[in-house]
Amino acid sequence: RSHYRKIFEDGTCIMRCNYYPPCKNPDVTFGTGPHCDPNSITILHQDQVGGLEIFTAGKWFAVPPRQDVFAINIGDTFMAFCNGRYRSCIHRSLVNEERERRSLVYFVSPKEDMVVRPPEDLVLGSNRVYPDFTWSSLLDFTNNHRRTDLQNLQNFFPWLLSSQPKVPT
Ligand SMILES: O=C(O)CCC(=O)C(=O)O
Ligand SMILES: [Fe+2]
Repeated sequence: RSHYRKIFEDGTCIMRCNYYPPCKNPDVTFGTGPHCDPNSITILHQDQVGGLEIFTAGKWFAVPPRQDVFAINIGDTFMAFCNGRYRSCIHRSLVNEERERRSLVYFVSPKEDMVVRPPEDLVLGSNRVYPDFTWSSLLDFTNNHRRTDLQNLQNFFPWLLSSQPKVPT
């Protein structure tokens, strides 16, 4: 626990307010398309309209809106911090034909230059699932090179390796 507490000291958290106007074609339109959050942990509150869905066991499930509930979501960076033990969750949000919808999302992230690496006692006896990377490089990837989707990490590592300056031998 102290390891994880240290990781988020001086972190670079951001809050996003999402606004989804009513949409006449909710069957063919997403508010937010299916994606995994690239950051570490997401704390989300949605209004009473509802629309957040998560994908698990091969199906989409609605997260019922409740005023007194925050949805806590694991993102890709936390999945790497815990060597894949907890998985980031694919989610999306639907739009509503009649009503506008709002959600408030707090993205918890470490400092940008933090090297994302699981604590050694979590890796003991097993292999590292992901190589080291910095949060800023994953942020650069998802902001500037490829829109965040279901396969963030799978697409990120080949990009990271190919974009690293080659060390002359
Ligand atoms: O509006 C929602 O319920 C989901 C928003 C979301 O997934 C995001 O902002 O990353
Ligand atoms: Fe999200």
